[in-house]
Amino acid sequence: METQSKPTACLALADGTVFYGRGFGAVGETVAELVFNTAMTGYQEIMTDPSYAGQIVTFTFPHIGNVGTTSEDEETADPVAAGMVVKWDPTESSNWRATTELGEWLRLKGRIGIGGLDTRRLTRAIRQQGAPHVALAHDPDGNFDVPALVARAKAWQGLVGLDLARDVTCAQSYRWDEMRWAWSEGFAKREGEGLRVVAIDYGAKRNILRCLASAGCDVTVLPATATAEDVLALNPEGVFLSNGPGDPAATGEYAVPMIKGVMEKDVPVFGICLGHQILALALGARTVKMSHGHHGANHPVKDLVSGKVEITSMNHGFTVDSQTLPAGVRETHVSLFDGSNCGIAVDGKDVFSVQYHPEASPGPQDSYHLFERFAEAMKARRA
Ligand SMILES: NC(=O)CC[C@H](N)C(=O)O
Repeated sequence: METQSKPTACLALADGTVFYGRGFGAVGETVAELVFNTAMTGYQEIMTDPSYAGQIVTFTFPHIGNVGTTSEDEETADPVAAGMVVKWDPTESSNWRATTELGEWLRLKGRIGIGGLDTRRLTRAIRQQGAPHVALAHDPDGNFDVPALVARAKAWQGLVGLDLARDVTCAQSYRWDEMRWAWSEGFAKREGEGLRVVAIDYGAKRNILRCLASAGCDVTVLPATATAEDVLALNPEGVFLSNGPGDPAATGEYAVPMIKGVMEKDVPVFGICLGHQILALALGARTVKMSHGHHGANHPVKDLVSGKVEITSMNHGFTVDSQTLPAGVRETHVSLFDGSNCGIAVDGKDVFSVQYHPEASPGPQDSYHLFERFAEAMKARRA
């Protein structure tokens, strides 16, 4: 008979290290890159951030699942990160907003969870060796072919060169008018004529679109492979480049020509995360893979123009090499953790982008003003 302590999930790293734990969510097997996220809240937003496609998230905060889940906190319906790793088995939820327990929600989304393993040791391993390739298996009977799982992890090609934006982008264009969540109002709809913004969806988080709407934008979302002609046909007053998964250099194949075409028309451009990286590529800079990336809700960033420091939400494994920024493109923000590039702007133009997530979700809202800056640039042109 199965005992309580029998492992029902197993995480195998490509170097042969194996962690056992208790499975929750979907049953099955998956292979991905493993990253750690240090946020203390917002596990559901993290798991549904399309930027995590191809990645499994280990949470350094030990109590995950205790506020359950609600569809209001989903950053996209599907897909979610490939799997989740937590210290304690998710407990019963205690939250008036919760509609579904975390394990059940994860099962419905077809994603695997593993609990009851040493996430501190795992996080140390990630810090020391860089984000590893892993295989994660969940079997209620506890039957694991460990050598096969290690071999699968080893054989996985990894994120470098992988274009995942195509997989997570919308199939068709759509309009967006929902604004940021507010106490007693929930998600109100934007009314009246707004600033015409085209948002390119490389895997956009819903809260980014809400922030644009709250800042006064009438948002039309276009698929990742939209061309400059598709974008300009909508006569946009501003173009927004979203976050997204995978290697920016791979996505850049179609995104770079579009961005160049838009910049020729001198339209204001604002990019976030993957959008920041591909804007940098379009301007002639290079992006590189980081060792274990930045994933959390407590990353200090310095604004080199104002000298101010903001605490930001981050989720990226690639970075813009600031040494490769061409003349006329300024580095505007840096990470106070490792000095890596966190923002750029084009001299004399309303073209700017940041590596971090001003929409938070989860995380601090120190940087929401960037959406207003984008809106102000468009309003100034109307005036
Ligand atoms: N959040 C994002 O947009 C992530 C961008 C990119 N996929 C990276 O990992 O760096």
